[in-house]
Amino acid sequence: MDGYLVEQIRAAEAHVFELLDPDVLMQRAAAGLAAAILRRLDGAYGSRVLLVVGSGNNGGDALWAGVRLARRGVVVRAWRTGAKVHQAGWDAFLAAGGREVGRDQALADLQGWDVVVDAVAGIGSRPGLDQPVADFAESCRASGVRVVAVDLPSGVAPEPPFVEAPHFTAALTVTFGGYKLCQLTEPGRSACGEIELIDIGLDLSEPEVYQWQPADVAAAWPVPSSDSDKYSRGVVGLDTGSPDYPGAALLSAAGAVYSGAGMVRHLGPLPVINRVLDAFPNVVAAQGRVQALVIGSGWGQRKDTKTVAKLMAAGVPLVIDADALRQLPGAGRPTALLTPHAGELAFLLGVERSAVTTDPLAAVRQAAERTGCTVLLKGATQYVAAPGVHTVQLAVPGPSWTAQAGSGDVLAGIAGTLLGAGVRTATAAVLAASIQALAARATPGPVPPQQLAGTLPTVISALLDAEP
Ligand SMILES: NC(=O)C1=CN([C@@H]2O[C@H](COP(=O)(O)OP(=O)(O)OC[C@H]3O[C@@H](n4cnc5c(N)ncnc54)[C@H](O)[C@@H]3O)[C@@H](O)[C@H]2O)[C@@H](O)CC1
Repeated sequence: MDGYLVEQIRAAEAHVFELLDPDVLMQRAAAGLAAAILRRLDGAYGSRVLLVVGSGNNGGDALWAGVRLARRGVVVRAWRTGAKVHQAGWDAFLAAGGREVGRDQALADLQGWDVVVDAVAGIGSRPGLDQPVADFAESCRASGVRVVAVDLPSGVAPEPPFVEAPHFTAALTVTFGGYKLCQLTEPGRSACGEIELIDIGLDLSEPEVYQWQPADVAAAWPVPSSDSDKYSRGVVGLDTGSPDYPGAALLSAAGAVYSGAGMVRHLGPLPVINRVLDAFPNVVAAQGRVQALVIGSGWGQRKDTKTVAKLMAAGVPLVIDADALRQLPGAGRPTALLTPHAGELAFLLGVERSAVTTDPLAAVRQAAERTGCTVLLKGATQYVAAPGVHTVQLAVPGPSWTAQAGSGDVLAGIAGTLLGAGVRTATAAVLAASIQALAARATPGPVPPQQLAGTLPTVISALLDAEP
């Protein structure tokens, strides 16, 4: 799933307008919207649909969809929220038997609508809603009436910067031409509900983001072959944990072991290694060659501050997590993966945390360019940026239960296994974040990270067995 900026959508639309009547795209959008609504109605005839119509073309889409619904016997009413309305759409709507209602009637009948269509604004949406509309949107949310958003839920900004403001919350968003960034990334994604993309014939350029699907993860996951051995599958070194934070060593080992490393060497301090070996007798303590190295998880304050610079200068693929992020040298390389959360990324960039959370896409790109490393920004949406690569990749999303201490340590271990198996750095980052999200989807709830890590083998095999 590719995600685009508004300016890319508008440029593609302008290109079509050079060839076709401008009305053609709106009719394609309206036809797709009407069909999506009809599929969700329990019979068209006599069903009741309310259109909440703003002043732009987004409202026009809804009105023309209303025409199609009215012709199928649906009772369609429209509340005009602005001073203006798409005039041709409005005239056709009235001619097809649609009728105007005021805000009070729209609200009084709330439980009586089978669908409320939010067409206040689409890609022209500024964040937030005027008070009467905001109150209506909140009443819809509280009542549980089915809201279908046209292109995007009004009040949500189509792309970053994201600000907190009143908006509609939809059960379904019917979007046109291409996905917008707010549909693929939080906080907008949760407001969209299910998303249906209608092809209106736009020819779009290089996407801003690529959203991975479970089938993509299955296709890219490294699977051993008949001639594989522990060395060819990849030896992962873990220099993780410390006497103060031994748990991080255990959790990174769990991530590496349960995601399928050929061999795991633990290279941390001695008392920590012993605890790891007690829990995972398959882990090796002896020094030796590794195909990837995970560092930083649970280090605490290490006295030696040169470790990261030395390892960066060596060629081995690296996962640089947690405390090691504070020791980054000036020059990095794309085969080193940084795994910050928003606070750590803010530290790396020397900005406030809020600058990262309002525009995570810009922040993760900036971090990749500035450090020269591949960057996985962890959080509700997980972004992967690589230096010199425009499109940012988004991991498969999962429930927020993984927002807990220890999840990052497991994730670092999984990423280490994938790098050790020879997977490209950015792909390894997306796969690691995605498989953890898929594990949390499969076992939702307050599951501790060590237990969730233990489900990885089942989740991976189910994914590989699934039909594409
Ligand atoms: N450009 C085109 O030809 C096409 C556009 N389409 C539809 O048109 C939309 C874009 O149309 P427009 O460029 O007219 O812009 P919109 O209709 O998305 O929004 C602009 C209008 O809404 C008002 N507005 C913006 N934010 C608001 C808010 N938060 N609360 C209340 N009012 C708000 C603005 O004052 C302006 O009048 C798309 O999202 C899509 O739904 C589709 O018909 C496909 C073709």
